[in-house]
Amino acid sequence: MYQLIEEVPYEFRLVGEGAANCVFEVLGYPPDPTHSCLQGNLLRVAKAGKKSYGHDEIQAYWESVVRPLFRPDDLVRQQLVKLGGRRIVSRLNAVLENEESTRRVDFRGTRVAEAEYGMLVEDMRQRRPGDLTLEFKPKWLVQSPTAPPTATRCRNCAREVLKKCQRQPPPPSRQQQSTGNAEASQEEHEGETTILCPLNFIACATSADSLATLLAHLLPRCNPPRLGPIPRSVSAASAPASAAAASSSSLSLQHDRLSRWLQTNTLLPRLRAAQLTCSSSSSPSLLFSLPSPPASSSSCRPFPTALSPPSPGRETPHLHRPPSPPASSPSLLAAHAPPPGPPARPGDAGAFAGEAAESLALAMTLRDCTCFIRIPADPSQPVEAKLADLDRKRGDVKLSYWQKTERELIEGGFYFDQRAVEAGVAVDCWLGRLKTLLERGEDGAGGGGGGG
Ligand SMILES: O=P(O)(O)O[C@@H]1[C@@H](OP(=O)(O)O)[C@H](OP(=O)(O)O)[C@H](O)[C@H](OP(=O)(O)O)[C@H]1OP(=O)(O)O
Ligand SMILES: Nc1ncnc2c1ncn2[C@@H]1O[C@H](COP(=O)(O)OP(=O)(O)OP(=O)(O)O)[C@@H](O)[C@H]1O
Repeated sequence: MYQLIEEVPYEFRLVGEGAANCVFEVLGYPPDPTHSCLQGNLLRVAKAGKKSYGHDEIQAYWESVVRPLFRPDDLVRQQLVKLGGRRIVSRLNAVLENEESTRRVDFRGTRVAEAEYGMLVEDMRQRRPGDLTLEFKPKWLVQSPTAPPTATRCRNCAREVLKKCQRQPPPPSRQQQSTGNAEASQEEHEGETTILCPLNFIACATSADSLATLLAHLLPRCNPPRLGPIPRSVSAASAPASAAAASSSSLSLQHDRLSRWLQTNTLLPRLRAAQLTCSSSSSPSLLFSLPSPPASSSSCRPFPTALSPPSPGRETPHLHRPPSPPASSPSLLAAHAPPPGPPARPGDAGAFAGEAAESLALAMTLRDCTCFIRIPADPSQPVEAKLADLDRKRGDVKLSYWQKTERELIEGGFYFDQRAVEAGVAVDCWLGRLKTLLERGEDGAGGGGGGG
């Protein structure tokens, strides 16, 4: 295992950061084989004061639980690195201090933890000038198994509207390179209020409308930036739109390749399948078997009953009593199966342990990863698309946050249209349309229902 050495004059540059980690480029090391593993990799280190697992545990989990769910080329390569002492961490923190003014406002002041290990992660930025790169969080590619059966919004669209309700005043702008999830970043970069429904990543396999929606959201966020107008349709995406003929046609070809990738990739359907597996296990039962926090913890007013949709789903499902799934949805039926053992109780020493807890923790991991796409300027080179940030989550720490969020979504009516209308947010959720595509077996994602 490589160890960073205090005496080496590394030059660290901040590449990006999230809530839990900072990512640095490492330069300035001697060009000898001792340091060869730094080439093509970035240094990812944990932030101080977080209740996350250490990188050694995260790596062990990734190797034993996450990696078997995917093909080797689906995942950003990662390996442990020894940080080699306080001085290295101090140098990293000096970089953060220097960058303070460019950091996301809510990240300012956070520092790298004094930890034994960090990680070397495969660098997914441009390899060469002209490479098209993109990152987004796919988030929930299936409906929440505990959403009301008659929901008209997917988990992510519901959550985004809730977040907008909670943001008073509007959130600070993000650091340019730390893009977060597609819908939040798109809004913050462009001042728009449209939410990108992640179900588009599945629907676009067969729906030209869905593909056009995705491209309109993703292309403005590519590096280098797109040339010409946002394509309105799939065919328009392949037409060069700029006078800068050479670079424009190259970029146009890259846009075509991105479209093709979005339509044909197996990576996101595989992620969705893994999410479905977790959803259909007993994790939802665990999510709802523990008592609710007090109602006052909700930051949004309750959804008025008069606006609730007619049908069995009208009654707001109680968190201790999961709603009945629709008869047409076998995987949702499975999702609501009783837990294998006695329900956990708060305060139980083993309240967050066992199969259901593991399944819920994996569900959390699979819903908070990042997808990187790199489309080389050289058309003979392959498109690379990989998932990163598949970190083990502290399910015990996060359970109450997840419960609270789901409760707010359900009890606040966020799984239905009206809340978005009230919040003035444009939501083009694909929940209903994807269900139709899945029922027709046109999605290419293996059907199986439960995906909304
Ligand atoms: O709850 P969510 O859906 O907002 O997701 C959180 C993320 O927000 P975002 O993707 O921007 O919406 C959030 O990302 P940001 O802070 O927005 O960069 C974290 O990834 C957080 O996980 P953790 O606390 O670092 O373990 C994420 O929390 P978990 O959902 O994984 O608990
Ligand atoms: N392998 C990579 N290649 C290129 N850039 C990367 C890579 N890994 C991370 N980054 C950049 O660093 C940022 C933060 O990284 P990362 O997602 O690991 O942080 P995090 O704290 O785990 O995120 P989150 O808040 O989602 O938990 C990313 O958004 C991205 O811009």
